[in-house]
Amino acid sequence: MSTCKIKICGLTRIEDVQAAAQLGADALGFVFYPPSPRHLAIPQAAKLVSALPPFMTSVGLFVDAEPAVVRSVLQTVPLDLLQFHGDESPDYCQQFDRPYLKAVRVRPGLDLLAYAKAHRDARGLLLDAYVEGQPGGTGHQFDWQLIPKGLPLPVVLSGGLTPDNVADAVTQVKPWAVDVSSGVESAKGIKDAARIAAFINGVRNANV
Ligand SMILES: O=C(O)c1ccccc1NCC(=O)[C@H](O)[C@H](O)COP(=O)(O)O
Repeated sequence: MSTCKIKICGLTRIEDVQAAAQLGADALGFVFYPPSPRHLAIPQAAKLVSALPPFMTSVGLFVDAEPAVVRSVLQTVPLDLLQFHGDESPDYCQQFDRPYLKAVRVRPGLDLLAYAKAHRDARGLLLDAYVEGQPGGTGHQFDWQLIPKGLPLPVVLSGGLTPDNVADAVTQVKPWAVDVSSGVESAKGIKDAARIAAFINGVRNANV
């Protein structure tokens, strides 16, 4: 049985927060990126985050946001962890004095070891698929063979994971955690409890 951690991203409804918590997710992601169909206004996000039970991590996701925007979210929404999903520099990421994940969209030619070393203050590296013009939440998978051995940060594997492929992903990549959005949805931003349950089962049944 795998003890890989599980983050479900892009929740917009209280019932989905409650279902993900009851089914055993470790972390939930909330999107603060206005072009995304999963984007949350601050009051809505505050309501969702305050419904989290103890010991469950709330993650706020930003894409090249103005620092003032991140600060204004942090004033009202009690986020445990930030996730920077754009081209943010290490200096940018560190300025909020909050633990953070750095997301990177993996494609051939990218030196992931150098990238991880540059972002060594991150709590982990979230590896996502590269899709032109779409920073994340695409439902696309990338080639896991592009992940080098010996990355100096915990890996959060993401990008096109589903209940059907997540056991293979965990078995092959052995990440610290997996992250999913589209693969557990019935429509963008609307999570499906049966798919979340099947996803979590897939992680737990991985052969590691
Ligand atoms: O979810 C979004 O709409 C989104 C928009 C812009 C940047 C990032 C976004 N999501 C980030 C996530 O952590 C997703 O879970 C990750 O990209 C994987 O998504 P998916 O392939 O749909 O599972």
